[in-house]
Amino acid sequence: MHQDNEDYTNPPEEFIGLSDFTSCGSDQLSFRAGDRLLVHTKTSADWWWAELGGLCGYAPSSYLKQDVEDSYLNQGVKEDTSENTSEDPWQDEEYFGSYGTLRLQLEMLSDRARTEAYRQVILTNSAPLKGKVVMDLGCGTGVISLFCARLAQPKAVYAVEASSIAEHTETLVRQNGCEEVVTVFQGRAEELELPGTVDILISEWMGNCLLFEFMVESVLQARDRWLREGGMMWPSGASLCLVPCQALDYYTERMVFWEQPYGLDFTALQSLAQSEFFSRPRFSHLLKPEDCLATPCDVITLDMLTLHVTDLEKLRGQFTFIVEKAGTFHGFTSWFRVQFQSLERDKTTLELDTGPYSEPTHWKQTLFMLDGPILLLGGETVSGIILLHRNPVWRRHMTVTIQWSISSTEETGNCMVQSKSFPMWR
Ligand SMILES: N=C(N)NCC[C@H]1O[C@@H](n2cnc3c(N)ncnc32)[C@H](O)[C@@H]1O
Repeated sequence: MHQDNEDYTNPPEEFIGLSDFTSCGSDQLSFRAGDRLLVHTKTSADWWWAELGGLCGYAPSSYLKQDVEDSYLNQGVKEDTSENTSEDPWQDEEYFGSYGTLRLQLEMLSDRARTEAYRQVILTNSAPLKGKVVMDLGCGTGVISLFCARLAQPKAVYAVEASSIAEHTETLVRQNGCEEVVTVFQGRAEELELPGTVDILISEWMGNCLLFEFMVESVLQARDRWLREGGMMWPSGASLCLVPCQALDYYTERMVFWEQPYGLDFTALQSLAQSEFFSRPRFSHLLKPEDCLATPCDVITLDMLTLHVTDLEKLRGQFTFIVEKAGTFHGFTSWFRVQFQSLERDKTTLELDTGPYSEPTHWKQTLFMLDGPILLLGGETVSGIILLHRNPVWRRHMTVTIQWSISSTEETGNCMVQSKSFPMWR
């Protein structure tokens, strides 16, 4: 934290804190919802240099909103703001618009590991599915609902889909002779009226880094409203996994590249490269098993029967990795696993693992790059915490903060704690 009375060139702008923010590093500024901060410099898209009560530090821009009322007052302009529609914090138009295209539906359907995992769940539970009522939330083209109707004998399947693809799903249900069992409901699950409660709520809701898109909130709300007492959630559980890793190819192509392109020295661009390429997570990163520097671990585990929507605001996990081989620590990679508990007691739980040791899926993995590589000899301990802070304004987004320290057997002194926050994406 800095005490700073430096005179700034541009007049500061007043912003309001939309949610509490607790500093995760010495140069960040803590504030509470409703605090009025003076933003002196918008140093980057995500972090602004601000002042509050004589203290200065970096504040996350996604936690700040200009007080429209005040800004109009300052300019002496009093426009009628009634026609100003504030952007939808769920960005549903853009979100469901994208799922109305075949491109995304094709990507998910073409993901054999993903789709086959759900087919196996239905197949192995076909006997106990007989006579049951199933809700398929976010059914898309209805593939899971059709698996239910074709591979088992449920009493009814409610196929719920908010995007325009639902208009075609009806046709697919008829063309596959499932119209007696499967009913398509077009609309948001939170707003629909269903004929009644369900025995099983099945959904493929997982996003990058497990939670991005936060469709999981819709699943929990549907659970609380439509799943009968003792009903089954599929997936029944979910785990976020993490590992310290090498990422030499990515580091070389995005950072080393500037050292001598065509014999020229472009190293002056490397700080910009770090900000542009390493300040956010990298989706669809394919981690090679040999680039894992330790045994991966589950850092966050969710029980889909007991998880509450409010738990999603802030999720925290701990980790301790023993570095198993010498290598370069470029960053952390995350992925998820989801479990499908059997409908029959003491039968095996099935699992979809999207990690580097399993068949690749369309999610691949998510890479969090450190600001700079760290050489490791092997034998060190990398320990710390991971925080998933849901964006208080943009409800499908979150910021992932990783705090870590590296200690080695030789080094007895207290090791320095590092911290880095990655907006995903706002
Ligand atoms: N990350 C994912 N698995 N995304 C799958 C999302 C699928 O579920 C649909 N979907 C997402 N949220 C909802 C909701 N609240 N209600 C109905 N359909 C939804 C979306 O249109 C898409 O077809």
